[in-house]
Amino acid sequence: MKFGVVVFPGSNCDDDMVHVLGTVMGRKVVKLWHKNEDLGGLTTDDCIIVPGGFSYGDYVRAGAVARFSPIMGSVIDFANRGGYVFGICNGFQILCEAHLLPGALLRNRDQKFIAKTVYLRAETDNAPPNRHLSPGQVLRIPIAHAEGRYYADDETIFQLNQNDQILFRYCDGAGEVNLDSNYNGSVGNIAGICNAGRNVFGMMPHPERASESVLGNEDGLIIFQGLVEAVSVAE
Ligand SMILES: NC(=O)CC[C@H](N)C(=O)O
Repeated sequence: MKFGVVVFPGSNCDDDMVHVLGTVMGRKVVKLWHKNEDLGGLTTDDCIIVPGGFSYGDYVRAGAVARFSPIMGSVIDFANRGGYVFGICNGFQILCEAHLLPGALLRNRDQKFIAKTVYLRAETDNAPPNRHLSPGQVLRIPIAHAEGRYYADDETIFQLNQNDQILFRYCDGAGEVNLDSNYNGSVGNIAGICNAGRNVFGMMPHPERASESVLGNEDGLIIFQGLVEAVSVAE
């Protein structure tokens, strides 16, 4: 089992992902350059990470250009064949632009870039990143984005709720989902979702920035442990 981390011009969390999966968790990791269609020998028993950053400088809209990079055709095909794909921050934006996940990430309600550690409430345990979490469990994870306001139309939000596709919501320290904890104005405080097939995941917060004791926060590691376990079981 191995992980592939996609690298676009402007990605800036690719090395953090390689560090967490490779050095902290001892997994095999390969980088996948966006200009290649080749997935570096990954099979659908493996997992592709689309990391955070500013692919193509966020020109047009975050993720709108990266979505057309040659590698994305292969990532879409990989996901359609059931492979696990996990997009974090800019990766989540790219997966929405590629229609692997429903909805879109709009500019934050206050039109400002927000960088802070926030609280997230796990909404389900029925998805690999949430496997080691109980619904209602609260994590502290950093956010750093200007275009993180999750939006989808009412019917899509209804379906996401109905099918248990909401992975995380922004909340306060007590796990209350309210307006004060809706930092970027996302519909329903949504911070992370999965697709209907439960093999494509996206979240705006950065668990890879909270996965080592030296950082003073290992809450993110719980998310990767669930993912690693799910991928190992798929072998
Ligand atoms: N941290 C990131 O991945 C950057 C997020 C993104 N491109 C934005 O500002 O919206």
